[in-house]
Amino acid sequence: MTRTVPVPLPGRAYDVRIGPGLIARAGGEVAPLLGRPRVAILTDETVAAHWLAPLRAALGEEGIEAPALALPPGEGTKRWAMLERSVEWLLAEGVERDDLVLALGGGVIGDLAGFAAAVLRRGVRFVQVPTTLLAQVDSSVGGKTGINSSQGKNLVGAFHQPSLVLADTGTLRTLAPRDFRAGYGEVLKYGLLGDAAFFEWLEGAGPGLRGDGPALLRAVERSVEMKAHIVLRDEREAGERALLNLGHTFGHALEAATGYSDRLLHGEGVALGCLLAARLSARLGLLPQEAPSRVAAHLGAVGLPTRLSAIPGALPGAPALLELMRQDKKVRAGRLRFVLLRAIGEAFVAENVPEGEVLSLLEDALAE
Ligand SMILES: NC(=O)c1ccc[n+]([C@@H]2O[C@H](COP(=O)([O-])OP(=O)(O)OC[C@H]3O[C@@H](n4cnc5c(N)ncnc54)[C@H](O)[C@@H]3O)[C@@H](O)[C@H]2O)c1
Ligand SMILES: O=C(O)C(=O)C[C@@H](O)[C@H](O)[C@H](O)COP(=O)(O)O
Ligand SMILES: [Zn+2]
Repeated sequence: MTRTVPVPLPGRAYDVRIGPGLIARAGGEVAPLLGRPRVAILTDETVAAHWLAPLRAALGEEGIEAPALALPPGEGTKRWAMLERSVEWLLAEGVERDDLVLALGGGVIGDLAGFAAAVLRRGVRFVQVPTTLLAQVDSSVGGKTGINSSQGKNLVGAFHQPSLVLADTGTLRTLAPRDFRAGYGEVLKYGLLGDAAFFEWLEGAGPGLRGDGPALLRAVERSVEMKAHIVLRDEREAGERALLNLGHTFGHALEAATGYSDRLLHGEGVALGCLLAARLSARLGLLPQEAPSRVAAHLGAVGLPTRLSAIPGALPGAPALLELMRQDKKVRAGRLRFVLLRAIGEAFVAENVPEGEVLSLLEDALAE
């Protein structure tokens, strides 16, 4: 039942293993990477309560010692203070240059632990053990690591590829339904950006994905395959990798506007952002007019938000949201760039999108 997607980057090739029961086999998977039988685990308190003991038991079977630091759960943990805490803990644990850091958790822990590993002693290796749908389909692969700044999302970080990814799909059974749905926002992103047949398949399989092991495996594997394919050609986001940012220019601004709180989860912001990107594409005459309704129908079918009014509490106005978008890493020479759609399954990076169109799109969306 385990699938392996290779990520053969020159000099730092690694495998992404996907399937149930991988945590129970973690000792055997990790042991060949170790110089001495020791890994340092970074996780969050919620994940630790469910999965730290089984992971440690599996590592223990191979004689691997595994001290752990459990941080508070949630997006608020992706910040300077937690990076400092993690790095100081790793140093106090005596983690050496040839040791391994293991990230056990969702995208928050993966991004933070990966960044801590990137800067610790100028770079130690790390393994991703993603435990959310979002982390299994997206954040554990491709080497983007980092934290948020008070100026915006993921503004401080490093490209640092993991040495191995163990995506145990069995861990998703303890995930809260809302977190599962949010992770699905990144899954549908893959269909929209580059695989119309996958999107069409998701329209059928998406609503029942959680209870369907083979379909879940296919969704994770296809997403990882697509991501690996893009990252291999453009690791540092000089071009094509920006397509993985579909929905994120809007989504990240909404996350900033809601204070990185549980008013809006990252995957929910991405889902809303994909819908807004589809609408912007249609407004600019680049995408057939009926396509955004198809995206909205699918979001609704899987229980993801389709309107900004689904976000609890007040949102700033359209000009303030546009200002938040200016921190986007795709900005060049002060100009926003958007990932737009030509068709469902075909994204591209658009330069010179008239800001007036973006403002009026946001005004309409805020009024819905
Ligand atoms: N580096 C990348 O390429 C990349 C890609 C996509 C997203 N991200 C980042 O990922 C983050 C979002 O990740 P996320 O959605 O996984 O959020 P998360 O890490 O906050 O996890 C969501 C919640 O689920 C809980 N949880 C995790 N695994 C669990 C399990 N198996 N059982 C029960 N509870 C569990 C966590 O404690 C948390 O409360 C954002 O910061 C986003 O920017 C990074
Ligand atoms: O891997 C990538 O590249 C992505 O863009 C994946 C995104 O889902 C992810 O949220 C990423 O962290 C966004 O990167 P950012 O540089 O736009 O903050
Ligand atoms: Zn994302």
